[in-house]
Amino acid sequence: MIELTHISKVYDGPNKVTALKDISLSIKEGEIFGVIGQSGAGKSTLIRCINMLERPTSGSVLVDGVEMTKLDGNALREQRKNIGMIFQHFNLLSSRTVYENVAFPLELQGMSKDEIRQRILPILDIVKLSDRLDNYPSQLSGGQKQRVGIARALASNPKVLLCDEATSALDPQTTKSILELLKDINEKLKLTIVLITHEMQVIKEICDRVAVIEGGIIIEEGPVLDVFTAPKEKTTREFVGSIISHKLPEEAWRHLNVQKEWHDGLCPLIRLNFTGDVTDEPIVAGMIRRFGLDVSILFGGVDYIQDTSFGHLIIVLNGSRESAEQAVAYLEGLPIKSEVIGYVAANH
Ligand SMILES: Nc1ncnc2c1ncn2[C@@H]1O[C@H](COP(=O)(O)OP(=O)(O)OP(=O)(O)O)[C@@H](O)[C@H]1O
Repeated sequence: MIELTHISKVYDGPNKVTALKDISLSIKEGEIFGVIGQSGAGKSTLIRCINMLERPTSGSVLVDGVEMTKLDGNALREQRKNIGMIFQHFNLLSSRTVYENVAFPLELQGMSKDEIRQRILPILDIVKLSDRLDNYPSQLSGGQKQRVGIARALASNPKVLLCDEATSALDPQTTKSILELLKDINEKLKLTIVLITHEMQVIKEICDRVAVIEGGIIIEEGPVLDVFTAPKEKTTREFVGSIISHKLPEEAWRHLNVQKEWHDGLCPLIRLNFTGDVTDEPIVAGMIRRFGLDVSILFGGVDYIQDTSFGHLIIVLNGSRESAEQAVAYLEGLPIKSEVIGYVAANH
C-alpha cells in the first residue's frame, strides 16, 4: 500500500540537516505499522514525506500505486483524500464545533450539506462523539479532542491513516482507549495505519510491524513479536527494556558472582525465552522430574503482545554436573530459546 524507496531528506539552510538517509520501507495494505525513535531521529519528517507535507529530497513514495513525489496542486489535493492524518496536538479549529470541525475538509471539497451529514454522522458514531456534536474543542477532554481529529481524518474515506504522535499528549488510560479505537477502525474500515511514536507501549499495544529509526536511518525492522523477543540493536533493546525487563537487577547480578568457566561446585545459570504455548509439559517441573535437579528460579515473567504470550526465566540448575549437562542438552532440544549465561555457586 505504501512503498518508500531510497528516501532522503535534507533541510537546507545555514545549518544543513540530513533528517532521513536512504530509507526504504514497504507497508502492507491493512496493517498497523509503527515507527519508533527518539526525539530528533526523523520520525515526523518520515511520516510527513508520505503525504508530501514534506517533500523528500530524493527517492520515491508510492501510496496505493500513485507516485506522490510527482504530484502537486489539484492532483496532490485529490490524492491526499486517500491519506488522513492525526496529530499530537489535535490541530482542531477552536471556533468550530465538533460537527463543524469534522465537516470542514468536506466543505473544502465542495460537498453539499446533506451529503456531509450523511457521511459524517456514522463516523461520529464510530468515534463515540454523537452526543458532543455541538461542543467546542475547549469543552472537550484530550481524548475527546483526538476522537474529533480521528473523525475529521476519516471524513474523506481515506485508505491510509497517518498518526503523528497521536497519543503523546494523553494520559495512559486515554492513550489506551485511543489505541483501541485505532485498532477498531483498522479492522472495521480495513484502513492501513502508519504511526510514529517514542513510546514502545504504543507499538506493543497495536502495531503489527515496527521500524526503529535513529539518526535518519532505519536500524531495525520486523514483526512486533520478533522485535520484542529478540531485539538486535542497542537502541531497540533500550526501547524494549523500557517496558519489559529481561534482566536481573544489578545488585542481584553482583551477588551471584557469575563465572565464565564451569568449575567444580558451580551450576549453570540459564536464561529461557519462550513464545506462546511452546511445550506440552511445564519446563521447570520437567527438569526436576527427569534429571532430579533442584531448579531455582531467580527472575521471570510472562508478557503479552496483543494475543501472544512470551515469557522469560532465569534459573539455576542445582545438582550433579552430569544431570545438569543432560538438562542443558534437553533444553536445547525444546522449541524455546535457552542460553547458558554462566556458572554460579549452588543453591541460589
Ligand atoms: N523544518 C526543518 N528545518 C530544519 N531542520 C529540521 C526541520 N524539521 C526537522 N528538522 C531537523 O530534522 C531532524 C529530524 O527531525 P524530526 O522532527 O523529523 O524528528 P522526530 O524524530 O520527529 O523528533 P521529535 O519527536 O522531537 O519531533 C532534527 O535534527 C530536526 O532538528
